Amino acid sequence: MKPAANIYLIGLMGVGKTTIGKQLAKALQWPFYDSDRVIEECTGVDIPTIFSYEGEEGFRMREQTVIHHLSALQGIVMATGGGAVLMPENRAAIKENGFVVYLHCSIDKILHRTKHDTQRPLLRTDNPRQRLQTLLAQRDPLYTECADFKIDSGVLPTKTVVKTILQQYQAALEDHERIASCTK
Ligand SMILES: Nc1ncnc2c1ncn2[C@@H]1O[C@H](COP(=O)(O)OP(=O)(O)O)[C@@H](O)[C@H]1O
Ligand SMILES: O=C(O)C1=C[C@@H](OP(=O)(O)O)[C@@H](O)[C@H](O)C1
Ligand SMILES: [Mg+2]
Repeated sequence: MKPAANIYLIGLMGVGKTTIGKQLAKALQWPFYDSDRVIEECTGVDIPTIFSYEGEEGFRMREQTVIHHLSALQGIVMATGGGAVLMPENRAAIKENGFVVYLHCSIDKILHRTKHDTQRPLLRTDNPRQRLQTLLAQRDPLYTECADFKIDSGVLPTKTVVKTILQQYQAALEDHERIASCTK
Protein backbone atom coordinates (compact mmCIF):
# COMPACT_ATOMS: atom_id res chain seq x y z
CA MET A 1 0.00 0.00 0.00
CA LYS A 2 1.30 3.46 -0.87
CA PRO A 3 1.40 6.05 1.95
CA ALA A 4 -1.15 8.38 0.33
CA ALA A 5 -3.16 5.48 -0.96
CA ASN A 6 -6.72 5.12 -2.10
CA ILE A 7 -9.40 3.01 -0.50
CA TYR A 8 -11.07 0.41 -2.72
CA LEU A 9 -14.23 -1.50 -1.89
CA ILE A 10 -14.72 -4.95 -3.38
CA GLY A 11 -17.32 -7.70 -2.92
CA LEU A 12 -20.42 -9.22 -4.49
CA MET A 13 -23.32 -7.20 -5.88
CA GLY A 14 -25.52 -5.80 -3.14
CA VAL A 15 -23.06 -6.02 -0.25
CA GLY A 16 -23.06 -2.21 0.00
CA LYS A 17 -19.87 -1.05 -1.77
CA THR A 18 -21.53 2.03 -3.24
CA THR A 19 -23.42 2.90 -0.05
CA ILE A 20 -20.45 2.41 2.31
CA GLY A 21 -18.03 4.00 -0.17
CA LYS A 22 -19.99 7.26 -0.24
CA GLN A 23 -20.03 7.45 3.55
CA LEU A 24 -16.33 6.64 3.83
CA ALA A 25 -15.46 9.36 1.33
CA LYS A 26 -17.62 11.83 3.22
CA ALA A 27 -15.92 10.99 6.51
CA LEU A 28 -12.46 11.39 4.97
CA GLN A 29 -13.49 14.39 2.85
CA TRP A 30 -12.07 12.56 -0.15
CA PRO A 31 -13.57 12.34 -3.64
CA PHE A 32 -15.79 9.30 -4.21
CA TYR A 33 -15.88 7.32 -7.45
CA ASP A 34 -18.08 4.41 -8.35
CA SER A 35 -16.60 2.60 -11.35
CA ASP A 36 -20.11 1.70 -12.62
CA ARG A 37 -21.29 5.32 -12.46
CA VAL A 38 -18.14 6.52 -14.27
CA ILE A 39 -18.74 3.95 -17.04
CA GLU A 40 -22.35 5.17 -17.34
CA GLU A 41 -21.26 8.81 -17.47
CA CYS A 42 -18.63 8.06 -20.13
CA THR A 43 -20.95 6.03 -22.36
CA GLY A 44 -24.16 7.94 -21.70
CA VAL A 45 -26.09 4.69 -21.20
CA ASP A 46 -26.81 2.44 -18.22
CA ILE A 47 -25.07 -0.84 -17.33
CA PRO A 48 -27.88 -3.12 -18.65
CA THR A 49 -27.67 -1.35 -22.03
CA ILE A 50 -23.89 -1.91 -22.18
CA PHE A 51 -24.41 -5.61 -21.36
CA SER A 52 -27.10 -5.94 -24.01
CA TYR A 53 -25.03 -4.34 -26.81
CA GLU A 54 -21.51 -5.42 -25.88
CA GLY A 55 -22.01 -8.38 -23.56
CA GLU A 56 -20.18 -8.87 -20.30
CA GLU A 57 -16.89 -8.90 -22.21
CA GLY A 58 -17.42 -5.37 -23.52
CA PHE A 59 -18.44 -4.16 -20.09
CA ARG A 60 -15.28 -5.69 -18.53
CA MET A 61 -13.07 -3.84 -21.01
CA ARG A 62 -14.73 -0.55 -20.12
CA GLU A 63 -14.46 -1.34 -16.43
CA GLN A 64 -10.75 -2.07 -16.75
CA THR A 65 -10.10 1.21 -18.55
CA VAL A 66 -11.95 3.19 -15.86
CA ILE A 67 -10.17 1.46 -12.97
CA HIS A 68 -6.81 1.97 -14.67
CA HIS A 69 -7.41 5.72 -15.11
CA LEU A 70 -8.89 6.30 -11.66
CA SER A 71 -6.03 4.42 -9.98
CA ALA A 72 -3.66 7.13 -11.16
CA LEU A 73 -5.39 9.41 -8.63
CA GLN A 74 -4.45 9.47 -4.96
CA GLY A 75 -6.65 10.00 -1.96
CA ILE A 76 -9.90 8.71 -3.43
CA VAL A 77 -12.48 6.18 -2.31
CA MET A 78 -13.59 3.86 -5.10
CA ALA A 79 -16.52 1.45 -5.07
CA THR A 80 -15.76 -1.14 -7.74
CA GLY A 81 -18.33 -3.33 -9.49
CA GLY A 82 -18.68 -6.84 -8.05
CA GLY A 83 -16.85 -8.43 -10.99
CA ALA A 84 -13.93 -6.01 -11.17
CA VAL A 85 -11.60 -8.54 -9.52
CA LEU A 86 -12.03 -10.94 -12.47
CA MET A 87 -9.45 -9.01 -14.50
CA PRO A 88 -5.87 -9.56 -13.31
CA GLU A 89 -5.07 -5.96 -14.34
CA ASN A 90 -7.72 -4.66 -11.94
CA ARG A 91 -6.47 -6.83 -9.10
CA ALA A 92 -2.95 -5.53 -9.65
CA ALA A 93 -4.14 -1.89 -9.85
CA ILE A 94 -6.11 -1.96 -6.61
CA LYS A 95 -3.50 -3.89 -4.65
CA GLU A 96 -0.75 -1.59 -5.84
CA ASN A 97 -2.59 1.68 -5.27
CA GLY A 98 -4.63 1.31 -2.16
CA PHE A 99 -6.11 -0.26 0.88
CA VAL A 100 -8.59 -2.89 -0.29
CA VAL A 101 -11.68 -3.64 1.77
CA TYR A 102 -13.69 -6.80 1.08
CA LEU A 103 -17.33 -6.30 2.08
CA HIS A 104 -19.38 -9.43 2.48
CA CYS A 105 -22.79 -10.47 3.78
CA SER A 106 -25.18 -13.40 3.51
CA ILE A 107 -26.78 -14.31 0.18
CA ASP A 108 -30.19 -13.93 1.88
CA LYS A 109 -29.36 -10.33 2.72
CA ILE A 110 -28.14 -9.61 -0.81
CA LEU A 111 -31.32 -11.11 -2.27
CA HIS A 112 -33.43 -9.00 0.03
CA ARG A 113 -31.52 -5.82 -0.85
CA THR A 114 -31.63 -6.42 -4.60
CA LYS A 115 -35.11 -7.95 -5.01
CA HIS A 116 -36.57 -4.92 -6.83
CA ASP A 117 -33.36 -4.09 -8.69
CA THR A 118 -33.41 -3.73 -12.48
CA GLN A 119 -29.86 -2.44 -12.96
CA ARG A 120 -27.82 -5.60 -12.35
CA PRO A 121 -27.99 -7.73 -15.52
CA LEU A 122 -26.28 -10.71 -13.86
CA LEU A 123 -29.17 -10.99 -11.39
CA ARG A 124 -31.81 -11.03 -14.14
CA THR A 125 -32.20 -14.76 -14.00
CA ASP A 126 -34.84 -17.25 -12.84
CA ASN A 127 -32.65 -18.23 -9.92
CA PRO A 128 -30.71 -15.25 -8.55
CA ARG A 129 -29.77 -17.22 -5.41
CA GLN A 130 -28.03 -19.86 -7.51
CA ARG A 131 -26.34 -17.14 -9.57
CA LEU A 132 -25.02 -15.38 -6.46
CA GLN A 133 -23.79 -18.68 -5.00
CA THR A 134 -21.93 -19.46 -8.23
CA LEU A 135 -20.44 -15.98 -8.43
CA LEU A 136 -19.34 -16.14 -4.80
CA ALA A 137 -17.65 -19.52 -5.31
CA GLN A 138 -15.77 -18.12 -8.34
CA ARG A 139 -14.89 -14.77 -6.85
CA ASP A 140 -14.30 -15.30 -3.15
CA PRO A 141 -10.69 -16.48 -3.73
CA LEU A 142 -10.08 -13.35 -5.85
CA TYR A 143 -11.65 -11.00 -3.29
CA THR A 144 -9.58 -12.69 -0.58
CA GLU A 145 -6.39 -12.41 -2.62
CA CYS A 146 -6.84 -8.65 -2.98
CA ALA A 147 -8.18 -7.79 0.46
CA ASP A 148 -6.27 -5.97 3.17
CA PHE A 149 -9.34 -6.16 5.37
CA LYS A 150 -12.64 -8.08 5.28
CA ILE A 151 -15.79 -6.98 7.08
CA ASP A 152 -19.41 -8.14 7.26
CA SER A 153 -21.58 -5.33 5.92
CA GLY A 154 -24.82 -7.19 6.57
CA VAL A 155 -25.16 -7.12 10.33
CA LEU A 156 -23.50 -4.00 11.70
CA PRO A 157 -24.97 -0.51 11.17
CA THR A 158 -23.27 1.23 8.23
CA LYS A 159 -21.87 3.86 10.61
CA THR A 160 -20.01 1.14 12.52
CA VAL A 161 -18.74 -0.45 9.32
CA VAL A 162 -17.39 2.92 8.15
CA LYS A 163 -15.75 3.62 11.52
CA THR A 164 -14.12 0.18 11.59
CA ILE A 165 -12.75 0.56 8.06
CA LEU A 166 -11.30 3.97 8.97
CA GLN A 167 -9.59 2.48 12.04
CA GLN A 168 -8.13 -0.37 10.00
CA TYR A 169 -6.95 2.01 7.29
CA GLN A 170 -5.26 4.21 9.90
CA ALA A 171 -3.57 1.17 11.46
CA ALA A 172 -2.31 0.04 8.04
CA LEU A 173 -0.90 3.52 7.39
CA GLU A 174 0.89 3.51 10.74
CA ASP A 175 2.36 0.05 10.03
CA HIS A 176 3.53 1.28 6.68
CA GLU A 177 5.24 4.30 8.23
CA ARG A 178 6.86 2.18 10.96
CA ILE A 179 8.27 -0.25 8.39
CA ALA A 180 9.47 2.62 6.20
CA SER A 181 11.29 4.28 9.13
CA CYS A 182 12.99 0.96 10.08
CA THR A 183 14.32 0.44 6.57
CA LYS A 184 15.69 4.00 6.17
N1 LIG B 1 -26.12 -1.55 5.49
C1 LIG B 1 -27.21 -1.55 4.70
N2 LIG B 1 -28.43 -1.72 5.26
C2 LIG B 1 -29.53 -1.75 4.49
N3 LIG B 1 -29.52 -1.60 3.14
C3 LIG B 1 -28.35 -1.41 2.56
C4 LIG B 1 -27.12 -1.38 3.29
N4 LIG B 1 -26.10 -1.21 2.44
C5 LIG B 1 -26.66 -1.12 1.22
N5 LIG B 1 -27.99 -1.24 1.28
C6 LIG B 1 -28.94 -1.23 0.16
O1 LIG B 1 -28.67 -2.39 -0.63
C7 LIG B 1 -28.71 -2.06 -2.02
C8 LIG B 1 -27.35 -2.40 -2.62
O2 LIG B 1 -26.38 -1.53 -2.05
P1 LIG B 1 -25.17 -0.97 -2.91
O3 LIG B 1 -24.45 -0.01 -2.06
O4 LIG B 1 -25.66 -0.49 -4.24
O5 LIG B 1 -24.32 -2.31 -3.10
P2 LIG B 1 -23.15 -2.65 -4.13
O6 LIG B 1 -22.57 -1.37 -4.61
O7 LIG B 1 -22.18 -3.49 -3.34
O8 LIG B 1 -23.81 -3.45 -5.21
C9 LIG B 1 -29.09 -0.59 -2.12
O9 LIG B 1 -30.46 -0.51 -2.32
C10 LIG B 1 -28.72 -0.02 -0.76
O10 LIG B 1 -29.55 1.05 -0.39
O1 LIG C 1 -20.90 -8.50 -10.08
C1 LIG C 1 -20.83 -8.06 -11.25
O2 LIG C 1 -20.25 -8.67 -12.16
C2 LIG C 1 -21.42 -6.72 -11.52
C3 LIG C 1 -21.70 -5.88 -10.47
C4 LIG C 1 -22.32 -4.57 -10.65
O3 LIG C 1 -21.87 -3.65 -9.65
P1 LIG C 1 -22.30 -3.75 -8.09
O4 LIG C 1 -21.42 -4.80 -7.47
O5 LIG C 1 -22.05 -2.40 -7.54
O6 LIG C 1 -23.74 -4.16 -8.06
C5 LIG C 1 -21.99 -4.02 -12.03
O7 LIG C 1 -20.61 -3.73 -12.13
C6 LIG C 1 -22.37 -5.00 -13.10
O8 LIG C 1 -23.76 -5.18 -13.07
C7 LIG C 1 -21.66 -6.34 -12.94
MG1 LIG D 1 -22.26 -0.56 -6.53
